[in-house]
Amino acid sequence: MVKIAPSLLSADFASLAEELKDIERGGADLVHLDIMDGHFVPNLTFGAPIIKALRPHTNLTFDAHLMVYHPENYVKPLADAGVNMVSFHVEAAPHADRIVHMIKDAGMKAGIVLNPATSLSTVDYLLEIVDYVLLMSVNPGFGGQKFISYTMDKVRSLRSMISERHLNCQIEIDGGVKAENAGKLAEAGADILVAGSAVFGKEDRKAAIAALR
Ligand SMILES: O=C(CO)[C@H](O)[C@H](O)COP(=O)(O)O
Ligand SMILES: [Fe+2]
Repeated sequence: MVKIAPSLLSADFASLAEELKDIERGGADLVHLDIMDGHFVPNLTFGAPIIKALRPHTNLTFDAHLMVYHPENYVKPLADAGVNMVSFHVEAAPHADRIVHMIKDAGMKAGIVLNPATSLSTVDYLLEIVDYVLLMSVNPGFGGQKFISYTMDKVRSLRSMISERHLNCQIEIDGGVKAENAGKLAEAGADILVAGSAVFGKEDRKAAIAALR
């Protein structure tokens, strides 16, 4: 069963608790939280204090996507804020193995993220230890961008790598996911579909989530 993870990046930042309740009622499986530091990506969003304040307002799984340098500094604050899954960019982390273990030791699921043009070979060894790989299908930093078409093949290739080695690693895809490409992405092997503008950009979030599903 493919999971739908609306990204809070496209929500109304003045009403985040209400927006969370709306997607929970609408049938979302997780909520995707884009944490940007204004350095790794040219944009700035929110961090652990805001996430902690939102935690009592929903039972949804909190899926944090770190677009930051020094992701290791964010692990404990995010665990304390009630985050369930944390992923960080391989491009931002020379000591990725250590950070994966830090995340797991803090009681969360650990994921590694690849920019669209980053080769799958960079996570070859990490596949043995991560719970999921997040493939970016847009260049990170902003919502509402167009899906980069070659990442469809990347999902397929990663699915083969995982199956051949009988690993238990999920694939999450993020950026430009719409009802029009969701089916193809699931067929290619994605387990979790992140969708920001395709959910929060619509008046009726329940219908938007149903269309993706
Ligand atoms: O990580 C992200 C951007 O860096 C977001 O999760 C992603 O862009 C979601 O937005 P949309 O579905 O509108 O493309
Ligand atoms: Fe994201």
